[in-house]
Amino acid sequence: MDQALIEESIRNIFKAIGEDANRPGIQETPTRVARMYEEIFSTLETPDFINYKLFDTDDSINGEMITVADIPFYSMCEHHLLPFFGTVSVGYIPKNNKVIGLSKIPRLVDYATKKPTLQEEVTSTIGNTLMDILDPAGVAVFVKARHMCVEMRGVKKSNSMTKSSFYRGGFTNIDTQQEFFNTLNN
Ligand SMILES: Nc1nc2c(ncn2[C@@H]2O[C@H](COP(=O)(O)OP(=O)(O)OP(=O)(O)O)[C@@H](O)[C@H]2O)c(=O)[nH]1
Ligand SMILES: [Zn+2]
Repeated sequence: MDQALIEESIRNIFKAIGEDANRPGIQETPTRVARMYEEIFSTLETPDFINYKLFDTDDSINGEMITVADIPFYSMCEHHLLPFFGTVSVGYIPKNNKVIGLSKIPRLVDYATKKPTLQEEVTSTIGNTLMDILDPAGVAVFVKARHMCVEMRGVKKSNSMTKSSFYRGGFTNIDTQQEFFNTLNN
C-alpha cells in the first residue's frame, strides 16, 4: 500500500474542506489514516487457500449441518467509503467426510470484508469461496449489517438492518434453511 500517497490525499482533503492541515490537532492525522487503511483494507492479495486445513472425520458427519454464528465484521462501502458492520453466520453440510478448520471461516469473513465492497459481494464471496475450498454438500451465508451511508447521511435512516443470504446445494431446500435459522436463534 502507498502510505505516502494516502497521507498526501488526506492532507488534500483537509485543504479542500477548508481545514488547516498544519493545525496541531490534525497534523498527524494523515499518517494515522494511512496506518488505519493498511489495517482495514488489508485484503490486498487472495489468501493462500491451499493452507486452509481440511480434516477427515468419520462418515457420520456427512449430511449434518455445521454452523458458525454471529461472526462480527467491519467493512467499508465502496460507494461512500463509510463503514458498514454487523455479523455473518455461515453454515455448511459436509460430504466425503471432510470438514474445514473452524478458524478458517472467520478468516474468510476477513478476506471478504477488509476492502471497499458491498454487502451482497461480501455474502457471495464468502459462500462461493467456501464452496471452492471445501466442496461441501451445501453452504449457507447470512449477513446482517448497518450501513453508515444510509444512517448518517443521505436518506438518514438510523438502525435499519440490511440482511442478505446465499444458499447453495442442500440449503436451497426450505426445510434445511429453516433448520439453519433455528440453529442461529439458539
Ligand atoms: N446494494 C448495495 N447498495 C449499497 C451498499 N452500500 C451502500 N449502498 C448504496 O449505494 C447507493 C449509491 O447510490 P448513488 O445514487 O450513486 O449515491 P448517492 O447519491 O450518494 O445515494 P443516496 O445514498 O441515496 O444519497 C446508495 O443507494 C447506497 O445506499 C451495499 O452494500 N449494497
Ligand atoms: Zn455507501
